[in-house]
Amino acid sequence: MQILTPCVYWAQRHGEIYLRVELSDTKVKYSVFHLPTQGHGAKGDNEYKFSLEFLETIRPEIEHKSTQRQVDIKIKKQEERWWDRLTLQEKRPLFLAPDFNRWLDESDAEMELQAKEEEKINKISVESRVRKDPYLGLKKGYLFMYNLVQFLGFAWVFVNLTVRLFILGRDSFHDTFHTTADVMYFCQMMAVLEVINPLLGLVKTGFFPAMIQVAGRNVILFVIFGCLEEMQNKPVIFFVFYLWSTVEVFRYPFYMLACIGTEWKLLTWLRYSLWIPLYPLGVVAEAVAVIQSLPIFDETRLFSLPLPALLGHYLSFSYTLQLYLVLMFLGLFINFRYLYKQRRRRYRSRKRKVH
Ligand SMILES: CCCCCCCCCCCCC[C@@H](O)CC(=O)SCCNC(=O)CCNC(=O)[C@H](O)C(C)(C)COP(=O)(O)OP(=O)(O)OC[C@H]1O[C@@H](n2cnc3c(N)ncnc32)[C@H](O)[C@@H]1OP(=O)(O)O
Repeated sequence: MQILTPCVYWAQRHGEIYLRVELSDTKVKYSVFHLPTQGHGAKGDNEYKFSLEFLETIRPEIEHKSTQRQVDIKIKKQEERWWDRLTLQEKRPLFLAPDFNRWLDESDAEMELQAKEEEKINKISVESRVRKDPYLGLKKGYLFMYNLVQFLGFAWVFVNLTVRLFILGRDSFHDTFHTTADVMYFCQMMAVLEVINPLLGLVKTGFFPAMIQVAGRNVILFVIFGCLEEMQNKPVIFFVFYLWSTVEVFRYPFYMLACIGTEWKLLTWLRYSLWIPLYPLGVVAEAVAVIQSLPIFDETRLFSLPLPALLGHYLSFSYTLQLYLVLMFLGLFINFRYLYKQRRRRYRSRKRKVH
């Protein structure tokens, strides 16, 4: 029997070397650097032998797997680092070639390593969360029901306003409050839970943005619309309720799906995009409502503070509302920035998962 040299293909990762020897029916014997084998190669049954002197030291344990067509060998590097080449000698031996099925350059291998690390960390954190929290099912159940109830409430308002707009046209604007206020009161009272949920650690929502959102809407609903009968037939209520409900009919189903670990791409996109035009429009509509209510508060003296005669008898609530107008635009800025960051975070992390 002749002694021949088989074709050897190689690739590396930071911690390992992979060799693929093109031989079938192989009996492989190892010494650290020499791999004499007997098998069936391109030139038939022969003894095959090759020897490699690696660039750096390797660990003694070598794994190998023979299939009908080849021998796969996995060798661990002593130190986890990238090698410039496989062998100590600079010139590549003729029988050695890159294994393009496994080949990665250094930066690709680093990315593969990072992805593996991230996957490991995610798995550990999901496992530990599931193991640590015995009430997870209860919490998810509560959140699912909360989101379902809110969705049904806002969907009812949205559908009601849309249908009435189609049937009655502009005339429907004046009746918005009388037809939908009860449901809106209910939903916005329930929405206080959105401030409490992050405090209890049930959701990852920022407490402050949720507080701005809920308090801001409730001032408009309960103080401006609820307390002033003169406001209740104004068309502005239609625009405010329509903008609020349009966003919520997408936001709550998005949360419902999140509770059961599901995602619909279009719904996610709508949840993280609709606010871009609707939030400023909502704030403008709310500001119009506040401005329209100022003379009514002056006239009715509702919520005005009594003052000594020297200072002019009373301080109208409209001054508080003028200050509130400034706060509204500050609130818009804070929440707009917050929602923009949430959007970026969502799409950045999804992009990373895709690659
Ligand atoms: C008397 C004092 C008054 C002080 C106030 C003064 C200023 C007032 C100014 C107010 C201006 C308000 C104007 C506003 O009313 C106008 C309008 O609303 S117009 C319509 C457009 N509006 C919107 O689009 C806003 C909609 N609202 C929101 O998006 C939220 O309320 C907000 C808090 C702003 C942001 O939401 P969130 O923090 O929840 O962001 P995410 O959706 O990314 O959620 C974060 C993670 O938590 C999970 N989560 C959150 N809630 C739930 C839930 N209910 N159930 C299940 N899971 C939930 C969510 O899935 C995210 O998890 P993950 O990161 O794993 O995806």
